[in-house]
Amino acid sequence: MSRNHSSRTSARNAARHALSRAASPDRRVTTEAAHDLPGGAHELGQNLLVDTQVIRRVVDLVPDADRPLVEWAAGRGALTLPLARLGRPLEAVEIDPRSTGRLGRTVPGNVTVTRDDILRHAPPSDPYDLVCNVPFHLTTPVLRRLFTLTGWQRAVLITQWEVARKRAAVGGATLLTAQWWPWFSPRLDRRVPAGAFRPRPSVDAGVLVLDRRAEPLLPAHEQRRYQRFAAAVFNGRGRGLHEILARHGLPRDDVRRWARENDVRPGALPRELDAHAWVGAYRVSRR
Ligand SMILES: C[S@@+](CC[C@H](N)C(=O)[O-])C[C@H]1O[C@@H](n2cnc3c(N)ncnc32)[C@H](O)[C@@H]1O
Repeated sequence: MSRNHSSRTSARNAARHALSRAASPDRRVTTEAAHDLPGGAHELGQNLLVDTQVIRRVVDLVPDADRPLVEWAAGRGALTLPLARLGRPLEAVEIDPRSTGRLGRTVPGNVTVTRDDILRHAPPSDPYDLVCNVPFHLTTPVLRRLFTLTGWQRAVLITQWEVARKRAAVGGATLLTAQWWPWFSPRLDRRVPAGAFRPRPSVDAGVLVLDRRAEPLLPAHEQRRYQRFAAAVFNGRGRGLHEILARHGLPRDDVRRWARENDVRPGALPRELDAHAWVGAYRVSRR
């Protein structure tokens, strides 16, 4: 980690500690925003991880890199404490003061516990890795938020099984995945049975790994235009991609060449495309 980075981090932490001294009896707990008691365990999606194999797997998926970690939705620390043993600066964010109070008393010195809403928490802009056992009711807003944040390099997420599959484009991609694919690569790591949590949720979960591409398939300034294109094609009318793209104004010969190069059959649907095929189609549209 650069000196610059560590001095910024310690400045940030110092500010947080100052806040925490005012707000909490435990010096490691920082309150970023004044929340009332936020709700019951069910409302907060408090399905806590209890399966040690899954916990170990999540920790193993954190890349071996010299950068801080952020954990969203830390709960009572099922992941926080094993992550802390990696010895990297770790900020654990949780909204429930009952959990942050408890966590603040047990974490080692490299961990800062922040009481905040993960939909508003401002993580570092410098590179870091993120872990989150996502409260199920917040899955889509958390994913949307993640894609707009610039600092994280890898996000290891636990989500509902169907969401993890869809976001990793297993059995077909969603529009959200297609729209961010040039900048992130998603991967489904494994299924996590409902019995790995207490209380037990009604559905299984999955471990989803998102990596920021070191070399994006498109430059950042093309993002909006590309995302509009992806939405128009995804929701476009036609019996398959050839027809949809032709209706979108792409020359038929170019579409045929693109389809050959990307192994796309004429009747294929937008959800069947991979990241390279999406970018290829977008490039044809820009010619
Ligand atoms: C699925 S549990 C995960 C807890 C812990 N990481 C684990 O794996 O056992 C989700 C956690 O997110 C917390 N939470 C719910 N909504 C939140 C929000 N908006 N901001 C921060 N934490 C939230 C809940 O209180 C709960 O502790």
